[in-house]
Amino acid sequence: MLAPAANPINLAIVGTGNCASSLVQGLAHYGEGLNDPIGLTRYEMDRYRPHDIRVVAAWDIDRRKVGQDVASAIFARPNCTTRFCEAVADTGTLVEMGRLLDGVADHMSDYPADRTFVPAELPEPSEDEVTERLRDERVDVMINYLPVGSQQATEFYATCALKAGVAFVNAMPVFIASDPAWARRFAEAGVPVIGDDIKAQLGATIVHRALTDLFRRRGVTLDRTYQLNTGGNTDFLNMLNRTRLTSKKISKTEAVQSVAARRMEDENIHIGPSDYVAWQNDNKVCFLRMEGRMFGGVPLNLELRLSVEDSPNSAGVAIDMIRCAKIALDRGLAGPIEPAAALFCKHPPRQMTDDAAHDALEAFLNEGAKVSA
Ligand SMILES: O=P(O)(O)OC[C@H]1O[C@@H](O)[C@H](O)[C@@H](O)[C@@H]1O
Repeated sequence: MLAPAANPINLAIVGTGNCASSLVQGLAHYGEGLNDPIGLTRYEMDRYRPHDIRVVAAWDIDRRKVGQDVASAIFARPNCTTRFCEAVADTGTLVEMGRLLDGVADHMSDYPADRTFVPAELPEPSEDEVTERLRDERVDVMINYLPVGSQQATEFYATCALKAGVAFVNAMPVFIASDPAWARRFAEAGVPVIGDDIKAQLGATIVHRALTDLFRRRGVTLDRTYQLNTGGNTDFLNMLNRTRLTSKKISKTEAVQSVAARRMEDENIHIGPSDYVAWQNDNKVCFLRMEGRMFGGVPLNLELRLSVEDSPNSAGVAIDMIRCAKIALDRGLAGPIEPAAALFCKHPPRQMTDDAAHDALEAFLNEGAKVSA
């Protein structure tokens, strides 16, 4: 069991898949005494360090995870991400049976069990029961890691967070923070929300955005572009079901469109998950092409291939989102926390360039320093 944190942030995790695995491994890796500068934008944010985050509640619907300590559940199949931290101590928190709703893609039953979900077939909790658990465990922040396309299940957990006064971090592409009606509900309830759809540390989106911004700044017109992504984790398997993809495509496409000098016609911008390749496991490969015109209207094109382990690529960003959500709670802020959303998410309520979002977050964090000085 871990030593008590100086400034604890009590975290609830919805969905103990690969992203949760990297997050929980990261909390152990960057634990007390290991002030490792590699991979974090900052070790301390306000007064919070990564290991101040304590997982005090977790939900999943897979038989191999429900009932296990979170520290074991994160290594259970179908999780397949890299194990970068061998010593993940028990958290003392058991994964509980969650609410299914649309949280699993139907076609997954066609694939081998070690690649897909195995339903726990246990009674599902009601809204009141989840809300009560959040209150009982004094949860500060809930992070949503449900699969792409889980509209109803995301709304279920967001409602529980609202009722319990728990800040909501939405790492996946169902629109909550960026949906005006949901944003209003959080603002009226006095609860902060950060979302939607996490932007990985050095992932396809941030690289594509940075290059699109570079074209703009250098006066190069971007005429057409694609971003093709392949991977072999359950996220990619789930996304073979194209009907689950609507909001994901909007999120990823707008993230790039919003920094371009001029809007490209839909037919000239193609961004999406492109295929599931089982043996890639959690390795995600992005193939990017950009075609434009420079001085004198002379054409140019750029091609890039990015290969990353998908889940650790988002975990440091998740740590920052969780810390910002707690800082917002401490300051009595409610509704969408815009600087954090713009920097950390693909589909924030208001898009900014990444430079502007970086400066806005610095200003947000410095405001607190002024208040406490
Ligand atoms: O690489 P990008 O485009 O920033 O996307 C990263 C993240 O996008 C999310 O939608 C996925 O669920 C994560 O697994 C992934 O890490």
